[in-house]
Amino acid sequence: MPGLLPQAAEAPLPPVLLQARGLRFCAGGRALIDGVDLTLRAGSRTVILGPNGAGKSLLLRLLHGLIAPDQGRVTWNDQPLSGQSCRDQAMVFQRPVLLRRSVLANLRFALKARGIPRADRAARALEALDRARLTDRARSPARVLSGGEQQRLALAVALAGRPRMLLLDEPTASLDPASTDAVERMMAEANATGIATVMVTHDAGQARRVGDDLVFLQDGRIAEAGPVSQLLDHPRSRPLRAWTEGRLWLPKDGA
Ligand SMILES: Nc1ncnc2c1ncn2[C@@H]1O[C@H](COP(=O)(O)OP(=O)(O)OP(=O)(O)O)[C@@H](O)[C@H]1O
Repeated sequence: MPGLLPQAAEAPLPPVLLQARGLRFCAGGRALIDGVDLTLRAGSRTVILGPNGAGKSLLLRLLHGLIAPDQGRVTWNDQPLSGQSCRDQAMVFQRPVLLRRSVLANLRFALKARGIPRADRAARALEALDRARLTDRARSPARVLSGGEQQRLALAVALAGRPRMLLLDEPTASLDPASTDAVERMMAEANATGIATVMVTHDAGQARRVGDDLVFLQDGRIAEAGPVSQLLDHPRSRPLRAWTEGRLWLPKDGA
């Protein structure tokens, strides 16, 4: 009977890793990011959606400390972003950023750059190769890999430093379904070890697969934010509604 059963104790929320408050970034006399507040917790899975030019990439770069806001602040574990917090985060771009060296050398370089002791690097590199299903390509030059393999390597490089948060800017935008699936599996494996993921995507199906929380950005502002299924099933703003229905939304149609 309702009310008579003992209430299950609510699980405590995971700790807050990253917080953005009142972020504003201007260029060319325009606010490209404006009034953005975000709270990202350990192990969370967030997707950022929005039209072209909404400011999704800028927002990721602000969260990662690659650019500084004109107003507002980003904190990591309640502290301002620093070299250490940036090492605790890793970023993956739409076009994989790799060295013109072998697959293994890319991983070894990343591990060295993260300050991993030499004695641990070989085992960590092999582990990363296995994670990316690239063990048999270890000696191949990274540039001869297919687009999907390169993105798996970029993800393995990002994960090799054991970050606590992974920021991904449309990593599967130019990949086919099989390669997209491989990247999403790597993300799921990372999430399973407690790594938080924040991914920019234009794909509603992908948003449901890889996200629990959704941030819909429009003109540099958060138009809607909440659980992915709730926002996609009951979108409030016209652009998000058009997008979930597979219709084209044009800025002249209004919010
Ligand atoms: N460093 C910069 N200086 C000036 N303007 C910039 C800078 N970086 C981005 N912009 C502008 O800010 C706006 C947002 O760019 P951003 O790349 O973040 O959009 P986006 O939502 O990621 O778009 P897309 O979906 O097309 O990748 C664009 O109008 C872009 O031209």
